[in-house]
Amino acid sequence: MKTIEVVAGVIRDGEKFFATQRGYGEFKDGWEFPGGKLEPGETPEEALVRELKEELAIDILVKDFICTVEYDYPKFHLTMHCFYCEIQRGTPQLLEHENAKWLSLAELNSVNFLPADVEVVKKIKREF
Ligand SMILES: Nc1nc2c([nH]c(=O)n2[C@@H]2O[C@H](COP(=O)(O)OP(=O)(O)OP(=O)(O)O)[C@@H](O)[C@H]2O)c(=O)[nH]1
Repeated sequence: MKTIEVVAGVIRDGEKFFATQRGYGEFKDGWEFPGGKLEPGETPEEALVRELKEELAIDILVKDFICTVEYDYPKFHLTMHCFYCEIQRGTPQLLEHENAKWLSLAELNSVNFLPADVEVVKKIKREF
C-alpha cells in the first residue's frame, strides 16, 4: 500500500485550538488540522509553514511536536506528523476549506474529525 507523508498543525491561541473542515475530495466535510503533504527535500516544519500560508494565508511559528500518527486508510497508509503552532502574522482565511472553528478542549469532541485525528485529539486532551 502506498504511504502518504503529511504534516498537520494544531494552531493554539490560549485555550482554543483551530480545526478546519475539508471542502473537497474523498474526505470532504471531515474535520482536520490544516496541513498537507511533504514535498521532496522539505522538513516537516518547512512543509507546515508553506501549507498554512497556502491554505490560510497566515505566517506561523512551529512549536512543540505532538505525535506522528500511523493510520491505515482503505486506499493508503498515512504517516502524519503533528505540531502545535502559533500564528505569527495574519488572520486565517479559508482559501481551501469550507469551514473552520476555534474549539476549546471540551468542544474538540463536537466536530467529526477524520479517523487519523482521533489519536491527536486524545493527546491534546492529555496535555492540557
Ligand atoms: N492536512 C491534514 N490531512 C489529514 C489530516 N488527517 C488525515 O487523515 N489527513 C489526510 O491526509 C491526506 C493528505 O492531506 P492533503 O491536505 O495534502 O490532501 P489533498 O489530497 O487534499 O492535497 P492535494 O489536493 O494538495 O493533493 C489526506 O488524505 C487527508 O485526508 C489532518 O488532520 N490534516
